[in-house]
Amino acid sequence: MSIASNSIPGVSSNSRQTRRVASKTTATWAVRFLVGTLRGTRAAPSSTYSLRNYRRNYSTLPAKQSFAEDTIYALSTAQGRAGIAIIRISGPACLDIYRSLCPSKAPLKPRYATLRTLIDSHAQDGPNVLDSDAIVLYFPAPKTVTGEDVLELHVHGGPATIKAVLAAIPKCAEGVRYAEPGEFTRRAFLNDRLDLAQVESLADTLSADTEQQRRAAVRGTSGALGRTYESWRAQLLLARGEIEALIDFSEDQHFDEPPAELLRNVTALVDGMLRGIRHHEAASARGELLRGGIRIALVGPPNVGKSSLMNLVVGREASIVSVEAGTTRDIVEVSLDIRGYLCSFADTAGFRGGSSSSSGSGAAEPIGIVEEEGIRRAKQKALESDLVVVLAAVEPTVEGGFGIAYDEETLEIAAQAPESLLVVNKRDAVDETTFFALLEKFRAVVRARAPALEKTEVMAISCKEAQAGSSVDSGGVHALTDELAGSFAGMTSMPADMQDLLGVTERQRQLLEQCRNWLEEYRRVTQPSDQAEEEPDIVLAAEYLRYAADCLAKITGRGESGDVEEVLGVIFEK
Ligand SMILES: Nc1nc2c(ncn2[C@@H]2O[C@H](COP(=O)(O)OP(=O)(O)OP(=O)(O)O)[C@@H](O)[C@H]2O)c(=O)[nH]1
Repeated sequence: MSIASNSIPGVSSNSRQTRRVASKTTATWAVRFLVGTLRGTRAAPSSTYSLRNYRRNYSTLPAKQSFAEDTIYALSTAQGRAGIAIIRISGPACLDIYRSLCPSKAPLKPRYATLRTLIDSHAQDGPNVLDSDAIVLYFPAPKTVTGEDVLELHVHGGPATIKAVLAAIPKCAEGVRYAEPGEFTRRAFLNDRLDLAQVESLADTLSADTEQQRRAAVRGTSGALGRTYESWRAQLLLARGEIEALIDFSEDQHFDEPPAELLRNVTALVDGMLRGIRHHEAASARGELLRGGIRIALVGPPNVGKSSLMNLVVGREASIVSVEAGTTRDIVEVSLDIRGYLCSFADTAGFRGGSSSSSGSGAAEPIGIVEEEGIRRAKQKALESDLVVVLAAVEPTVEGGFGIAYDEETLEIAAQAPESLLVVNKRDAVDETTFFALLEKFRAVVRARAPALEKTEVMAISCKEAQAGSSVDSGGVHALTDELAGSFAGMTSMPADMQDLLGVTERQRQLLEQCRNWLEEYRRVTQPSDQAEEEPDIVLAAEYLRYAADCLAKITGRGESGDVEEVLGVIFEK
């Protein structure tokens, strides 16, 4: 993101006069501030100025919004036949609904499960028993999931019972309607029961298919991330308030230079925050691997068994296997769960440009246009992947012996990839002694051609043995899957005390990046280069702090960020 310097609309070093919000209170506070600073005993800014402005600008809670008076209800458990179904109701008419469904019964004790017979009192042909053994729970506002009165009906889970209870509810009171998708969560957000980061994590939790996706999503639901960003935001706004008060004061008093200690304190705060943001950004990349899936590209020369391996790993015939070299012309991509990690596994066209054999013979058939395009796509795919599996294989050589067929370019790509594995297939084609001798030669080739892969273990497999089940170790394919899972764990691991950071979503990461950019701008204008002989520009510095704080506000949906509705729309679409 590029941020032009001095580009804030209406704000520049020369516009201090127009930016003044001079007030006696401000000046009084600034005097106290300066005196405190000079004595080195400055207390927390508890002056009238600070508190009033803190409440106005920095409060973590937005003004309460007014909602529609509607009471909403929905089936909270899945559609279909089950032992129990839960219908959740939220809004002001909860108790009216209870009184209508259980007309002669005593009031409910809040948060206690109570056995009740549910009756449709408004049925055309007289009161109709809906369920004689329902459990009813009442949660009074505001400490409920939505922040409103909530009523839960646990009824028998037959489709007819569910249908009858759902049909009876809107007849019980005015303004009762079926909930829109995500409306309970939306109300929870608007009533401050969840922040935006928690809402996003909830969406991720509900859409998690694999164990690791679930683990990443659950990290964000605690609210710990939201609290961190709110605290950073409050600190930035407070720092900005201090700088602005000082601007007003120094203008009144005709000071030319900002006091060094104030800038030092704020800069220390900014530096600490920059370090924290970088940690969060790095963790987000790891969390994104868990949520979005790890992209694996399988590359190698034609006919080494890429499609065979892919089919073994995914457990079905996803890719065509043939003796004909160059069968796979395009990328065949399959999503699968490998030991709890969501992965997308891509079989690619065989590379041919740099194909050779560790015994010295090379492939030299001409490449057609379609194959060339397939190879181009394969390269692209490998470059975009998180993990590259380079496949080589034992092949007969033209001289009548055996060598390991590999492609040099795939080794180079793997050397640049974030993570890579080297695998030699068709170990069944030669006896063990010959195989280990070939493997040694191949290791020497790897050391020479791709020194970065020197420490990467070379795994030996036989897709043929794995398919036939003729080998106790499944042709080494299970060990390869273990190795893949080990790599995934390494790519996504976080220290125990930083596990919550895995909950940082891509949207949040982008906002953190913007926040970091503004903080770096702050550093730039407060530490101008010596050659330029510039003064620190504290007017710009204060504005940059505000912009940084705005980015944090957008993460939690608090403050005055205007795009909360837009973000909620995107989240609830899911
Ligand atoms: N002996 C032996 N043959 C194998 C093994 N794995 C695969 N093959 C055979 O090698 C040939 C090529 O296999 P594929 O899986 O199509 O190879 P590929 O790398 O996808 O080939 P392209 O699509 O041409 O890039 C087929 O005849 C397979 O049966 C193995 O472990 N041992």
